[in-house]
Amino acid sequence: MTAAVSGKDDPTILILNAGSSSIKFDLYAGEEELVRGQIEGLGATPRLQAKVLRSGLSTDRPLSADEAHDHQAALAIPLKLLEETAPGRTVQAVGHRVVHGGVDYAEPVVLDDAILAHLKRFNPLAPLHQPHNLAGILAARQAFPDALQVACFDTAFHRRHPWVNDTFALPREFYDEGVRRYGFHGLSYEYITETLRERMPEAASGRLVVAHLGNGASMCAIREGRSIGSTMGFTALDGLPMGTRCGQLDPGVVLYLMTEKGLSANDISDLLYKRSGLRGLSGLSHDMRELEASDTPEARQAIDYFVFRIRRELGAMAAVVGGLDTLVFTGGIGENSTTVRARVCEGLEWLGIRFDAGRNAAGESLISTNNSKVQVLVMRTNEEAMIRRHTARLFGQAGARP
Ligand SMILES: Nc1ncnc2c1ncn2[C@@H]1O[C@H](COP(=O)(O)OP(=O)(O)O)[C@@H](O)[C@H]1O
Ligand SMILES: CC(=O)OP(=O)(O)O
Ligand SMILES: [Mg+2]
Repeated sequence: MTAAVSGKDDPTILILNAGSSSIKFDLYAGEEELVRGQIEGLGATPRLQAKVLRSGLSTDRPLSADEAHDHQAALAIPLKLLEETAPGRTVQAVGHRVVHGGVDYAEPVVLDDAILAHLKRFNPLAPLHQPHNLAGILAARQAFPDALQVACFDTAFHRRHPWVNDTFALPREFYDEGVRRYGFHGLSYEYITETLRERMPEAASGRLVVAHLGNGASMCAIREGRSIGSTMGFTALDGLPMGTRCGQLDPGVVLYLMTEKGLSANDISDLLYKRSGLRGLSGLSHDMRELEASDTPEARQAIDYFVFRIRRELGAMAAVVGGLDTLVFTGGIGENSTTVRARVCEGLEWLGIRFDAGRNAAGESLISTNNSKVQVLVMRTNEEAMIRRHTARLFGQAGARP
């Protein structure tokens, strides 16, 4: 791609967000979004959706197994699509979501070889994400060798949370070597917090719990815009059950699997990351849409467990933040499933929640009653917009590139 159109103030920025079941991508000129797209259903039935915003042209089609048999193959699709839809545009910076930043990264960074090598060490701690995030960086470097490459971390938003939420009760040397409760989905929580600060400042400064319910799912207790508690831990396995991940588990189960069942570390990793959660409980699917459409008792029980754990963690997060003023639902399930939202919120008057079933069913953004003590909101998260803001800032600091 050649012929730069934009300068330092409105750089052309590509965003890549590789999630566990999706790759989301976005092309921006300054704050203007030019192309937005995603490949969802990776590992099951992949589908490409993309839109060129100025012309309104859009694509929505299933992808063949050949085109998107894994994240690596699928990465070529947005890069090719951008060549076709935005010819002549020089990508000046690429912002990447990187799920694990360990102890060292509390802020986004401009990538170099040493940082990349460091980040690779976290692959075993986020096997469904980190290798794909790093593959995206390598692919983008090859496609846009002159562009600034920026990593934005899911863990960064939580790095200043209190020590009690940062530690496990293990001998101290483990904490010192980085065995800590990191927390994830930080870009989503940061976006929600910033959006509230702009639109509803009282909610942003009050006692806030955000439930990010997607293929990966977690909850975060936020006070004064700062994470003070999270359901996820050392890895993105802990806390709520997810599409294919188990969520909170007694570590005794892992010992049992090793000693009594003879499972290897790889077998256990495969079981806990890929065959558990909604998929494992339902025996049907990791996808909430399919479970809601099914009438098997197993599908129903999978949803029962998902809802039960969210309600349990809501109580815990409200205790961490010292009560509750605002609850936000976000992520693919939080934004779209009226059933899950209703089942989480019903019967929570003791917590100050008066749920408005009509508003919820109508897809409104406020789903509590006007006299509810706790405001319950549905908000669309936008990790890509957050990555763009960070990347544009670092690009500005680094100076405009050709
Ligand atoms: N209309 C809907 N009703 C219920 N669940 C939905 C709906 N749309 C999307 N979802 C669920 O959202 C989840 C994917 O969330 P998303 O945040 O996009 O995933 P990722 O974590 O890969 O970024 C899937 O379980 C999907 O079934
Ligand atoms: C951290 C995590 O679980 O991310 P995702 O929801 O995108 O899978
Ligand atoms: Mg996600």
